Amino acid sequence: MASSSFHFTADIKVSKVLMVGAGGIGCELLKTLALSGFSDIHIIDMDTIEVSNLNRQFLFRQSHVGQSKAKVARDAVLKFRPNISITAYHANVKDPDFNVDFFKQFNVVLNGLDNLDARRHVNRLCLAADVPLVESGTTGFLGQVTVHVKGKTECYECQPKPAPKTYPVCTITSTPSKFVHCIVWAKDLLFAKLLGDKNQENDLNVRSSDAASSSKNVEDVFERRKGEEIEQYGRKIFDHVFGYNIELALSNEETWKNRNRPKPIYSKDVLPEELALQNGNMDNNHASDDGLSVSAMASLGMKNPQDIWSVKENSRIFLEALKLFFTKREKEIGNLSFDKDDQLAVEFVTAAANIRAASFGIPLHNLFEAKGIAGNIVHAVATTNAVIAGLIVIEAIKVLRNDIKSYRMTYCLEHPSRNMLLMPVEPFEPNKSCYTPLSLEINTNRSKLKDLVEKIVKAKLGMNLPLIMNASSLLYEAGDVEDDMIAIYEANLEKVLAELPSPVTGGTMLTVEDYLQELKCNINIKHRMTYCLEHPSRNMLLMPVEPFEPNKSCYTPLSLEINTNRSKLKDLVEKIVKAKLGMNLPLIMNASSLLYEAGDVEDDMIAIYEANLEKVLAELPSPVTGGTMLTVEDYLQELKCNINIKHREEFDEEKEPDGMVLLGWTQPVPAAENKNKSVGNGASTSDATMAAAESEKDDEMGIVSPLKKRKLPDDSDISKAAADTKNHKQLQVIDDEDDLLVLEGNLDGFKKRRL
Ligand SMILES: Nc1ncnc2c1ncn2[C@@H]1O[C@H](COP(=O)(O)OP(=O)(O)OP(=O)(O)O)[C@@H](O)[C@H]1O
Ligand SMILES: [Zn+2]
Repeated sequence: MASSSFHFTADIKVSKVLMVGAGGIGCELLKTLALSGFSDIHIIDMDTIEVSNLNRQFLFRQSHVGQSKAKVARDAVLKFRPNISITAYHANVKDPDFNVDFFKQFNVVLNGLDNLDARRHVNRLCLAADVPLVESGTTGFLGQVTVHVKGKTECYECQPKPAPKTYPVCTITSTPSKFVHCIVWAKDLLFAKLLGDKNQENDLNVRSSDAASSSKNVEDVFERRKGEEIEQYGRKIFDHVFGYNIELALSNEETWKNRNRPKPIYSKDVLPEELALQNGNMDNNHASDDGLSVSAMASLGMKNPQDIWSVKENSRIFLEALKLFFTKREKEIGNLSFDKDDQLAVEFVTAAANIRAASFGIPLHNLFEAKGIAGNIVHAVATTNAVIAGLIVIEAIKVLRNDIKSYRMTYCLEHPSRNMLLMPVEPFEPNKSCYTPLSLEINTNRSKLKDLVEKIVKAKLGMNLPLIMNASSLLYEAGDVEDDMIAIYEANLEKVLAELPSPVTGGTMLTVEDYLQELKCNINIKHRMTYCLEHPSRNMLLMPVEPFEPNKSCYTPLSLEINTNRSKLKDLVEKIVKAKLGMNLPLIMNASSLLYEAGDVEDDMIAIYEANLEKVLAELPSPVTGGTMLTVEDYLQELKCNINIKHREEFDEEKEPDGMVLLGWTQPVPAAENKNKSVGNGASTSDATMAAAESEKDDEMGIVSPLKKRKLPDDSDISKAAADTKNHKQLQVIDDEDDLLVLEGNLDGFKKRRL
């Protein structure tokens, strides 16, 4: 990132910015960036231009309708700034191509998005890539711009966000639980289907299951037949959506296991025929021919918008409103979209929402309330977008200058507060308990999805039924999965990460979830091939290493099958740690708690460790059970490894006399090389590094560290270590410091083969 010593305009000229979203805010932002001197701008937007965008997304013209927003915006700005570079991506920012590495190339990311999901995604990528984010949003006259710099200010997700105003489709179409769900259904599905664009497909189109056999049912219920009485048509719609569709939904028992079953409502039950005929005396409707003043309430003599109507009254309004649309406003049918200022539309939607609410046992609402809920669409204001875009650029410049003290969250208000319409607020500190993505170092060319699922997602993250996504593409899902997907997921499990349909490579951000346990996290994949050194080796601080072939005699992660309810710590120490791993003075830890330490131990600990040795594993102070990862070390020998405990009930006394089986371990092979490698030979750093690199070669998952070899000490460290350890029991066999040095060197070769 540019440092604060850069000249102001130089910061802008040399920086590379990513803009996500080229809609209302995005168009303004791109123009302002270009005019402020930014000259390397990348834009991602997944949408094409719609007619409704033209009033405020001023880079677009009528002739562009249907074309990529990102590309048209780029071309429009290049017309007046031909010498800058603008790169456009007509794509979803959630595409795997836009991974952590992609984000890392930018000095700052600027969001002009319109949904929470994409904003969160960008926030996480920015955190993972450590790139500052300037986030924004507008609704009508309101707007805000916020700055998110990892470790310095709160991220976009540090504060919980209010529930979004969109609802899962299935809640709206099948399982409403709140009145607002019924309103959304009435407005966005029913009203739109009946009076808006006829051709839209939506879930209201469910036909009877015998549709295939009965030609009568094949016809669109929503189509008014030639000569069909409007009253009859209305009742047909009524019965279909409030009766038949509910009946159909009820037939899926699974849905209602833990929910109240809705009850179907048919028009004849609420509105007996004769009553219906009295319905809608059009002469009572004193409305003029001005469409917007036609009213079903007026026509039925209902005046108070704050009265809650009964189901019967709602049904009358429903049929009457429909009738009025078809008689008084016929020309508009097919082109209507819900408008909260359209009285008849509000009446229709209120009535339909109430009937649905009654069916689902949700309290009914009056027209006044329903209008408030239904009208919660705030029209975009071009000026607000322009103001916000300007503020984004101001914050972006501060970010590029690293001017942390000046960062501001700015809120654009509708009414002045303390005489200000733009209210600046100092950013908050990051929230420590907020989302930070996990990082996984893994060899993506060698490890399979299966390894990741078993060793990390299940064993480490504790997910039982994980779902794994690479950006928007699903790689794996456990549990209730459709038949045709099972085969795909099984095949994926066997694939190497980099060869998955949506490849997982360095820079990929995976999303891992377990719905049942409500666990969710992101994992930032780092392909492990390059080692970062403390001192240059071959003039390099970053040492790239080709992935190694597996080496049987070296550093394989260990697993121990053992009956944790029967075997004692003593058994593990004697039969595995000492006998197999060759540790003389082992130290055993379960996560951060020390279970045992041999050697020079404080008196009061001796008793505790002795007691632990006699305890069954599962009954230790920090219980060792299936899934536990033990860390075992022998400080003197510089041996360290992790043992993955797998609980097993039975062992074959003949074949498995230890009553436990150590996996991933092979009998030591005699040293053939490296035995002359001595410390302090001038090449110690690179040797140590290569040894470390080699030691990690089978440790393909960096989260698990099966064997970590300590860095070999340099000369001065060795004499210090020698002094420190001179009194140690094990070293009493070596009574001379020179021997110790040689032994250290030889130990190196020895140890490398031991595990
Ligand atoms: N995941 C995403 N990837 C890329 N672009 C996105 C993503 N989500 C939203 N966008 C883009 O963000 C922009 C938001 O712009 P805006 O809020 O003006 O919405 P709009 O769809 O253009 O207008 P409106 O919704 O008001 O009709 C849109 O152009 C949209 O395509
Ligand atoms: Zn955060």
